[in-house]
Amino acid sequence: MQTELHTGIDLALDLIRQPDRRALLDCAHRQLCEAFGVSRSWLFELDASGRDLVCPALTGETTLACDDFRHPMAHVIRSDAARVVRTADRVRYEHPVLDTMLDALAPGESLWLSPVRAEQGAVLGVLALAGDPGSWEGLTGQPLFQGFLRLLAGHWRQHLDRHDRLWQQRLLHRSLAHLKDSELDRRKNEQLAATLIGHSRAMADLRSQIVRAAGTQLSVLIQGETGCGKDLVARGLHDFSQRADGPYVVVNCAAIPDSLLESELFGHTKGAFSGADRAREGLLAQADGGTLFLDEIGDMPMALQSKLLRVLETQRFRPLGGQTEQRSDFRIVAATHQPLQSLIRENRFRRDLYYRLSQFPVKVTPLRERGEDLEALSRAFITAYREREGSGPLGISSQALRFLSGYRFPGNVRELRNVIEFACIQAADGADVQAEDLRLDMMAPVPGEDDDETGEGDADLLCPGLPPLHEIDDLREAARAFEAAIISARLRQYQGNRAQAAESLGLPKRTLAHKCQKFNVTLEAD
Ligand SMILES: Nc1ncnc2c1ncn2[C@@H]1O[C@H](COP(=O)(O)OP(=O)(O)OP(=O)(O)O)[C@@H](O)[C@H]1O
Repeated sequence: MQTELHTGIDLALDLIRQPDRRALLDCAHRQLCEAFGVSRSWLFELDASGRDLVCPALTGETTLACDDFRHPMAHVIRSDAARVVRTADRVRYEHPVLDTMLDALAPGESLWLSPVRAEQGAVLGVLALAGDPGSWEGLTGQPLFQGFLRLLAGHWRQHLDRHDRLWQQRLLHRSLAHLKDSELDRRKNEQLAATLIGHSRAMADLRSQIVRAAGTQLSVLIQGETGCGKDLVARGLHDFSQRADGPYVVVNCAAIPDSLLESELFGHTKGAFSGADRAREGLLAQADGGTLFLDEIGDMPMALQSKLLRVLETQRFRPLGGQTEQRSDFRIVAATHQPLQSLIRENRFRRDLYYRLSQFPVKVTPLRERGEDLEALSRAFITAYREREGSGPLGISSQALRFLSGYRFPGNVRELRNVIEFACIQAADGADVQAEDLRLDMMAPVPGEDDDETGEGDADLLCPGLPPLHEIDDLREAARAFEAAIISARLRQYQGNRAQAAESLGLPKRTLAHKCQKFNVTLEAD
């Protein structure tokens, strides 16, 4: 009895001296082997969710689900009772963690599994012992063992509570950091809204995506129709990234002849080919530390696509005629208005390159699908005009805006900017741009340019710039727009020949000239 008391006090002192949970559990393992004669022990701890058990020694980073009855620990938790598992029981269960435990048993040994409870009744986990005690009840029924278990559970609970407080503090820190990040992102979004204008949901989403993508090193593929703002998106990705102070190198793959594109990108040594009278650094090298923007990537020749893929994977390249490889650390952003998926099907674009480029895909919505942006964009272009020219209109009338909203803008924002800039020239200084200032013939789609194959836009093709019929609230204005659209289309049909256009419309030439002046329709013969 004396010895037992002595041993008990030693064990207790040893346990309560441990500074943290890990040390406490290690100490418990030690004592179980040394004082109670078990050959091995494991402690499975219930995680904060209460749904999983973790035993770093056995599961590493992974967890054991409490409702996965392929392992006996789940049965112990559910039944809240101890159980013995022998090697022969392996067939009843089917779990790699149990297999590992059973494999560790010496011949004749078995496992004793028991829930561990704190005094308040909360289950903390499962204790697993391996050994050959003859009878597990004999060992685990001892008062010393039970006292040890109670002390272990009590201290385990205390360390968990302390850990919980730390955990809560850490969570608080994390949420504060998150709040700070969100505030930073909000400010970046605001800054971006000054160049990438538009109040629509689509534009707000686009700006958030840019800010998010800019914070990563992922390759970004920007897809969208011509003139919808892909260049601006690429610039934003660079400006808001950590590489903002590095170079921003733009390559328009469609603008450079195939034969020159490779040497433009890779550079060349002196004498690498006829005409290479001096060495030239390529754009890949120039982009080191910054962003390489490959515009119109769909136009890149197949052979060069393979070489580009290799560069992206190794960040290494060899200039034409060069013997040694160079390294360049750039972030790639690519853009295209072409449907790359179709190009892949037609074997004109490499699938592997597509996947490599589109680690972060970004789609820019065409202007016709975000009519809410027309006003902000128009006003921004008018302001820019005024600032540049020193005079011009101050705003735009609601009729003119309605006028614009009836048009499909196949050339997207670029087309809108041209229309507004021209209207600024027509409008009176200090006044608002009026519907009649919008030169309709500039807005008529060139055949083949409008990629709408649904026929939905037919009304607009007949009369560009005219608002939908149910929205017309000024008949005189609408009639003028209609007349102007017909005259404009007819003039285009006759390449600006007013005599032919007038004749085809049953008008005297002078009347047509008068209407052209009134409606600002000015398409002349070449
Ligand atoms: N959201 C926007 N806010 C302000 N300006 C815009 C916006 N979108 C586009 N623009 C302007 O429209 C014009 C065309 O934009 P941009 O060159 O970025 O289009 P793109 O999609 O790259 O065209 P392309 O396919 O022809 O290369 C530019 O003058 C650009 O500044």
